[in-house]
Amino acid sequence: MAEASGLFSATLTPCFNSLNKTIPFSHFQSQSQSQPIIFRKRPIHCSLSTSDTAKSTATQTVPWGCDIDSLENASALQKWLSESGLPPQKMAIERVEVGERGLVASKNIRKGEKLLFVPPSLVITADSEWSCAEAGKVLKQNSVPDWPLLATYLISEASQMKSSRWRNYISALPRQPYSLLYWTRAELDRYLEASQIRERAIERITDVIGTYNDLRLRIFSNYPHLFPEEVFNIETFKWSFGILFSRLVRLPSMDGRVALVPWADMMNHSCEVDTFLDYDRPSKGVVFTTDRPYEPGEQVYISYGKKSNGELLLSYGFVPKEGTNPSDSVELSLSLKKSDKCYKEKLEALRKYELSTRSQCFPIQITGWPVELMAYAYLAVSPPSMSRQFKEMSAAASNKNTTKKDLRYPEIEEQALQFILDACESSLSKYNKFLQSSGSMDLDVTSPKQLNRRLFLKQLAVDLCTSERRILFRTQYILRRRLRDIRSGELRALRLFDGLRKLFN
Ligand SMILES: C[S@@+](CC[C@H](N)C(=O)[O-])C[C@H]1O[C@@H](n2cnc3c(N)ncnc32)[C@H](O)[C@@H]1O
Repeated sequence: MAEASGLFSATLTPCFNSLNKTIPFSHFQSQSQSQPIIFRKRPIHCSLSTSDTAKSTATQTVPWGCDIDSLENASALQKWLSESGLPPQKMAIERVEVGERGLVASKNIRKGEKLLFVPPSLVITADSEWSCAEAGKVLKQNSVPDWPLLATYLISEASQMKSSRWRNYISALPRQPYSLLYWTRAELDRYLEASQIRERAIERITDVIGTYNDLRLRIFSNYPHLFPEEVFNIETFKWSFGILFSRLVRLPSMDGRVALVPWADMMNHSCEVDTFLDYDRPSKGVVFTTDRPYEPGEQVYISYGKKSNGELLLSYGFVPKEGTNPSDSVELSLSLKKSDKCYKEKLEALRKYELSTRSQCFPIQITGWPVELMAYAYLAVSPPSMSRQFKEMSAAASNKNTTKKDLRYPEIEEQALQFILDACESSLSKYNKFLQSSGSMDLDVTSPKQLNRRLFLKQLAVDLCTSERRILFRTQYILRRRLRDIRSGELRALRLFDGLRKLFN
C-alpha cells in the first residue's frame, strides 16, 4: 500500500509510479508516493503472455497462502500475533461484505481513538532477518532495492514455511491476490480496451517480468543453491509483487520506510474515511487513528490513499461503487495533429519539458480538468504566429512551470476547448462501444471456474468503465456549455457591433 497524501499518511502502496505517464493535477496535493525502486540496471524487455498461455497463467497459483476468503488461516494468524506481542485488540478478523475478510469492531470504538499498535518486531521491512541468512546477504551485497528485495524475501520465507517465523502470516495471505498482474494480455485487451488503465497494467506486468529477469540473470543464476528456479520463478514473483502492491505500506514516521504490517493489512479500504497507517513513536507501534466511531459488528476501514477507481483496480483488484470515490478520475489521452504546420516545433517544445511526443495522458475529475491539460490543448491548437509561446505552453503542460501556472490565451480558447471536447468524445465512443457490447459479450469458456473468473473480470471492467464514462460525460457537458457561451457571446458582440455600425451610418 502506498503513501497517499502528505506527511502523516501511509497507505497501501503501488510502487511503479515512474510508469504513470499521467501528469497529475497541479492543484491537487501531489501524491508523493514511493520513488521508482524497481531493480532495473540492465532492463530486459519481455513480451507478455499471449492468449494461448492465458488460461494456464490465469489459474496457476503458488503452493502457499490460502483462498482469498479463508478464515481458517486468519484465526491462526490472530493467535500467533497475540502470542508474539500484539496487544489485545478491539477488532477481530471476520468475513465481511466489502473485501471478503476484514477487521470488524468487537467493542465500541470512539472517534479519534488510536488502534492496532503492531510492534516493530512484527513488521516486515527490508531489514528483516532472513531464515536463509545467506540468501539475504547476497541480495544486500548486490544492493537490491527494497521492492524487489521484499518480493524475494516473501518467496524465500514462504518456501521455508516451517522454519520461517512468518509462516502464520504467509499462510493467511491470499494465494492469488486480486490484482491486474493476474490478468492475461487477452483479458486486458478484451475488458479494458476503453480505459487507459490497460496501458498501465501492461507496463506494470512488463516491469515485474523485467525485474524478475534482472534478478535471475544478475543474481539467482549465480547462486542456484540459494535461489532454485522451482521456487524463484515468474509465477512466484507475480504472487509476491501482487502481495506488495496490495499490502505494502509506507510509514512516514519511520523515515518513509516501506513495510508489510501483519494484522494492519487485514483492513479494507473505504473512500469515505480519511485515516492512514503510521508508526507512532510514543507507543512504538504501527497505529491508525479513527475518524469516526464504530459499534461492535461494524467493519473498520482505513484509506489506501486518494486514488482513482482505475488505480484501485490496478493495485488492489476492486472498483468502488460508482460515484462513491471523491478522488476518482479518468485519464484522457491527447496528442498533436501530424498535419499541424508547426508539428516539428511543437514536438521539440514537448521534448524540452519531457512530455511524451506520442500521446500524453491527463487526469480528469468530475469537478474539472487540470491546468496542464488546458496548456497542452493551447499548444495543440496554437497557430504559427504564436510559435514564441510554444515553450511556455509546454512548460505549463508539463507541470514544470513554477512561475506561471494558469496560462490563458483568449484568442485560441475556443479552439482549445473544442480540441479537448473532440478527445473526450472520441474516448466516450470507446466506452459506449464496450459497455453496449458487454451485455452480449461471449464469455467463451470451457469450465465453470473459468466462467466465474471471466464474469468477475467483466464485472470489474464494467464497473470501472461506467465510473470513468460518467466523468467524461460530465466533462463533455461542461465543455459544450462553455463553448456555447463563448460562441453566443461572440455572436452577441457581433450583433452589438453591427447595430452600432448601422446607428452611425
Ligand atoms: C490489504 S488487503 C485487505 C485485507 C484483505 N481483505 C484480505 O482478506 O486479505 C487488500 C485487499 O483487500 C480487498 N479490499 C480492500 N478494500 C476493499 C474494498 N473496499 N472493496 C473490495 N475489496 C477490498 C482487495 O482484495 C485488496 O486487494
